[in-house]
Amino acid sequence: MSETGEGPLHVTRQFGQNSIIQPLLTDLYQITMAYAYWKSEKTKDYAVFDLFFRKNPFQGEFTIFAGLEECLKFLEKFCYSQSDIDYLKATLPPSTEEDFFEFLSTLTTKEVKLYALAEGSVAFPRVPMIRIEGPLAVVQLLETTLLTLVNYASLMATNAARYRIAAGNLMLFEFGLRRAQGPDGGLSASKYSYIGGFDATSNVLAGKLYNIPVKGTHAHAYITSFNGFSELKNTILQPKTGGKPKDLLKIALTWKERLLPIFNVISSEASEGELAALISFAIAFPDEFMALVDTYEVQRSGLLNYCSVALALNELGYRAVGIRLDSGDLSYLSNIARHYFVEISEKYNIPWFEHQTIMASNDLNEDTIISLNEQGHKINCFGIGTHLVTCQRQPALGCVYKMVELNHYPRIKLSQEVSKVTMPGSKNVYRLYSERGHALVDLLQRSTEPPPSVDGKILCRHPFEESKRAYVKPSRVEQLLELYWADGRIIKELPSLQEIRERVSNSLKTLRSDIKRNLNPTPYKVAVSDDLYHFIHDQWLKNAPIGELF
Ligand SMILES: Nc1ncnc2c1ncn2[C@@H]1O[C@H](COP(=O)(O)OP(=O)(O)OP(=O)(O)O)[C@@H](O)[C@H]1O
Ligand SMILES: O=P(O)(O)OC[C@H]1O[C@H](OP(=O)(O)OP(=O)(O)O)[C@H](O)[C@@H]1O
Ligand SMILES: O=C(O)c1cccnc1
Ligand SMILES: [Mg+2]
Repeated sequence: MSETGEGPLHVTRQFGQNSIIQPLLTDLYQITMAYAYWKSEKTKDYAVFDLFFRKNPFQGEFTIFAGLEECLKFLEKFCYSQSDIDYLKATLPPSTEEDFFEFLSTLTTKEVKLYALAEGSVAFPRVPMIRIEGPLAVVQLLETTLLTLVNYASLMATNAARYRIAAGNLMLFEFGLRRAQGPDGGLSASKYSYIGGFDATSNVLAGKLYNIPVKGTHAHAYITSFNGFSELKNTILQPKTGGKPKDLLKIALTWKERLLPIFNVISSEASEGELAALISFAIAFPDEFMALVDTYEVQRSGLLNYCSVALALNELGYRAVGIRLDSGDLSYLSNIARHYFVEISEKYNIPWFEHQTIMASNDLNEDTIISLNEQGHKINCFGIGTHLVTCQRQPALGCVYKMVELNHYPRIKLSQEVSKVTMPGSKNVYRLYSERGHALVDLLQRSTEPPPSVDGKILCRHPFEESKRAYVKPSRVEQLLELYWADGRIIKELPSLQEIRERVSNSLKTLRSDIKRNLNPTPYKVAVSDDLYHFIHDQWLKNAPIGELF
């Protein structure tokens, strides 16, 4: 039971959010730093942090920002319970002063302000997805939790969006729960792959919690659970439009005899157990009959048996839905399956028969889908699990959370690697669009600068390479960071999952196709204003120690 004594559902999801998302879901060092800040009387210093990543995942040139709603709900709930305090008392060194725990127990996010990109927008390296400001101790304590909420969500949404680009208009089902990084990973995978453009999930709890369409077929076990017709307890089905119930098995067997010459097989080549299983499934779901056809042999057994049952259902007024292929050469087998669907459709004048769904699954990934498209196939729907939910091609997005300002003075983190030097100061971000509606560049400016104006000639500079600069005359300027959290509450209406999903699709449409392509995509430009350029370099020089040569 939860602390509030509510039922089991509330243990798993409170306010639509996982109840494990709480202040102690963090790294110990956040709490030890908070103690040290407290001892140094720095807890109320005014801090600004940027949450951003340095490199797009999957060797791509775009990322989808996701996880914002969960971050805001975390801020809403942020509060150390008595049991949290008791645990910390027992965990921190005995020298930790009692008053610190008193301080912790009073902490809230009331004085915090959180600015963010809209959830579902495309995002690029170094551009803050979130800018958060407020009392140092609190804002520091939020670091790890915010990162864990944004990193996987954004990675997953990006992965799904890439599969969506590869699959074009074909249906995409997420089948990954069994392979996900644990139950919470599985739920997040279902949620964020839907945002990224998947059509449905097999994950029933995700369907219930997030209102995502749930879909599925059956496993090989269902087929192998039948040996023969003698195991069928019921073969009778009522025709869809009423009338006398008929023996579906008998009708299917008649059709099977007629189909043998079309499939060029002899009756004994097709598995009787498989046909029995298909009859049984069709009786359970006559209007949604979808069958796995690769358990024994696709052409000689699975397809023949499936078509026999689908034609028998047709006689009773039902339209079968289609097949799933889960092994073998998916391009070749889908072409064969469609060939038979078309031939039967024409021979028996059943127009819908040729359009039945052909679903493919089995270790699919973005590259397999691209390759299948190149080869030519007749698949309408992909069921994807392992590679999607584990983000096998790149298992983590490297979002970081860096202090950029303290008490209105800039802070910079230097690094041997130029790309790791942070951009100091509180910044605003603008996306500049071309006349044709394409995003041209994301421009970072100091928060104190006025926004760039449409039709103005704006100097956009590479943050670190002096000679790289260009003038841009935007047709539209979009301010990317908006205030979502202030005065202890969410101050903007949050979009539904469906709206976030639409934003992903619309936001991707603003990117030129060369930025989105799978192989060697063109990098999108992220620039800084002239003012910010000089500010960064001044700060860099001020903070880089001058060495001495001996
Ligand atoms: N036409 C195709 N082009 C490229 N990849 C394909 C094609 N058809 C299938 N694949 C992929 O090839 C791999 C085949 O997997 P694997 O070698 O394990 O064979 P299988 O078909 O699963 O065999 P089994 O019958 O033993 O289950 C899968 O990852 C699948 O997605
Ligand atoms: O391949 P994925 O992308 O992870 O998609 C989900 C897989 O899960 C199911 O079977 P499972 O893999 O459990 O068993 P199977 O390989 O023996 O079919 C399904 O048949 C797919 O093959
Ligand atoms: O419904 C399916 O076909 C399914 C569900 C989960 C995993 N593999 C397949
Ligand atoms: Mg498998």
